[in-house]
Amino acid sequence: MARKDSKRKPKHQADPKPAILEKDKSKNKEDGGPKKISHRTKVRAVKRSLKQAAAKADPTSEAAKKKPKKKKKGPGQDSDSEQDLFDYEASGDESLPQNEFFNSSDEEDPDQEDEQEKANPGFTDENADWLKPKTNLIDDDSDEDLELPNDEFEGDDSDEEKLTTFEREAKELVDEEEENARLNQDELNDAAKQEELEEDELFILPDAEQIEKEKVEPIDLGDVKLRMQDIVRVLNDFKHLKDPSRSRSEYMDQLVRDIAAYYGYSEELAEKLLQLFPVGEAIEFFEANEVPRPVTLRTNTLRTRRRDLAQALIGRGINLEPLGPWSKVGLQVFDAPVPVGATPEYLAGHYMLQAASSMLPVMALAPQPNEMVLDMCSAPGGKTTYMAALMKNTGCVFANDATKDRLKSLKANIHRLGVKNSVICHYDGRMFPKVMGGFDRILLDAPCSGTGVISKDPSVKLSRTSKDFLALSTLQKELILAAIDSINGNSKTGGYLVYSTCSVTVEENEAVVNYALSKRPNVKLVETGLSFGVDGFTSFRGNKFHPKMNLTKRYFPHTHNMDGFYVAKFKKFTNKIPTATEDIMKPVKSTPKNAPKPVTKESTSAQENSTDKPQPELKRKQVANGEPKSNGAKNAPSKKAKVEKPSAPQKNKPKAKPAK
Ligand SMILES: C[S@@+](CC[C@H](N)C(=O)[O-])C[C@H]1O[C@@H](n2cnc3c(N)ncnc32)[C@H](O)[C@@H]1O
Repeated sequence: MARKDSKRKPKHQADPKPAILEKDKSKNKEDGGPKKISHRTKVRAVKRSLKQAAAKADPTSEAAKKKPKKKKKGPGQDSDSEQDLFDYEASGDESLPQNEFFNSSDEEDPDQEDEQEKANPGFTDENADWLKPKTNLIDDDSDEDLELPNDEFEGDDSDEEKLTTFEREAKELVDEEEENARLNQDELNDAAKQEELEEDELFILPDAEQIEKEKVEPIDLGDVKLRMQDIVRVLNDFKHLKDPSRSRSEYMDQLVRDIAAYYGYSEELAEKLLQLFPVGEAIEFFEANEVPRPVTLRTNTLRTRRRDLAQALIGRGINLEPLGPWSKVGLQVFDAPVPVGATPEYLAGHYMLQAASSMLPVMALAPQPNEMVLDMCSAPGGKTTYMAALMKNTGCVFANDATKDRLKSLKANIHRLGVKNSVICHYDGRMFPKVMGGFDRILLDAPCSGTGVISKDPSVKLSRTSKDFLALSTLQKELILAAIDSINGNSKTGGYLVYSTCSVTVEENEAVVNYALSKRPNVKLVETGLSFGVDGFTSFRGNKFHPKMNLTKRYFPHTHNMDGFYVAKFKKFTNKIPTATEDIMKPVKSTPKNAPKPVTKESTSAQENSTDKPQPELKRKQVANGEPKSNGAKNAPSKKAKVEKPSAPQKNKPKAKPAK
């Protein structure tokens, strides 16, 4: 600031001017001769132009934001000339009449300063600062530069031309610099893209030798994960990213091997599960199977209300919330300082620890009070007790299970939760139409491979073989036909069957439902009534299923943050099996030799399943009419039904090990 003070006097100061300045000023006016533009003036002009150009190029820049200093008119300052100059500079308004620039003020004239400088070239303490040569004029963007002395704008036309030339040159310079910067940026972008492309191109599938080597040598799982990501990326944009010498199936095969290695699955199961999803989603599914699902519980409305239960559990320090808008009874537990399976409320039967997805089949079945319902595979009773609660302990729930050991936990739960409308049975479900029929609703929560609950039971990853899947699918098909045949198609309130599994494979779900539809034309698929879920497959890997298969619903850990589940709801609309099926049966009748034995006659061999030909039936017709075989009393079990008594060892034991 010292320099400023010493260099220029503020214009508003009306100090008497030194005589020399007065004199020189008059001289200038009188002379009116051409004035040379000094070097300093030129440099300043260039600098201003650069600033203007920069401001135009980038309106957000500091230069653009900078407002010209408005100088207060001092006493005795009678001209607007300098103010006009600022306005002009700031706006760049070239239409401003040039002559206004040259209106002389009676105040100090910078030219006089120049003259003074010439007259007093001595270097004193007062002028030391400003006499020092400026070394970095262009870069110096102090505000001071806006306070231009008039002499910079005085001059004749040629000066103006020169100034214009400078400005033009300066603008060109700025434009050039901007263009260079743009080009540099473009080059950088191109280089980055190229690098990316090269990286993409760099991914090479292992060859046969490498694959063999990896079978015997330990592999770095981090590398396997990266390779999975690479393969998924390539498969998602196969056209552009593939190695032209490798086929899609080679990439898929490697992905299967990597998933199996990384997540610990058999290759067979890894492949089966991978086929269910687009590759990227499949990885999400496998990842979700590594994470436990939220702890959830179902309020037992036979004993309490959800609000009261929540309050009681919160009082024990348990952090919980309602499960979701789709459930009136579910609660999700976030953390608990006490074991949730051992609270006084639990022991008093106020709730059942139950997976969220496990509530869905019961909601789909929607059993009504006073109905007669069957839970064909019921142990340990999570769904049975929910059914009883929905029925308000009225009507009758037949809780059946073929596995004797599991009946204990079923019985315990029934007692703990205060269920009073149940009958525990121990039959092979496939026998049911012979045991009793006429149910208003049946839940077939079938034994399955458990591929939806891998996070709970990781042993599934390695234990399930293709034989298991075949055997389970066969059993499920037998059970579903038995269930259909045990329903009263004339039920006033129902006539429904819900088929569910905690598996995600197609052969245990859509294939079973499709089989049932093909074998029992007296049922049809109906809406589950569930507010969410992914539609079942209407076709899968070249197999076409019933077009209504989309009414069935799938649930996935990675999509719904619940166990993998499948729910299908049927309505049996008549007990009479339509003619089409009877027609199909005709040839069988004419060749009784081929007639299969009861129970197993509905079972299908692997070959039968694969061709999906309608199965013949004989005696089935007699028991498949769905009418109760008992005296018609709705809530009474048939004579054959054993109440809470395990039956003798099963003659027709399920071929496959039950999943749970
Ligand atoms: C998925 S679990 C049922 C779970 C039960 N619904 C629940 O919510 O607690 C399948 C059950 O089917 C039983 N099971 C297996 N084969 C059977 C058969 N042929 N007939 C009846 N039950 C069978 C198993 O013992 C097992 O308890």
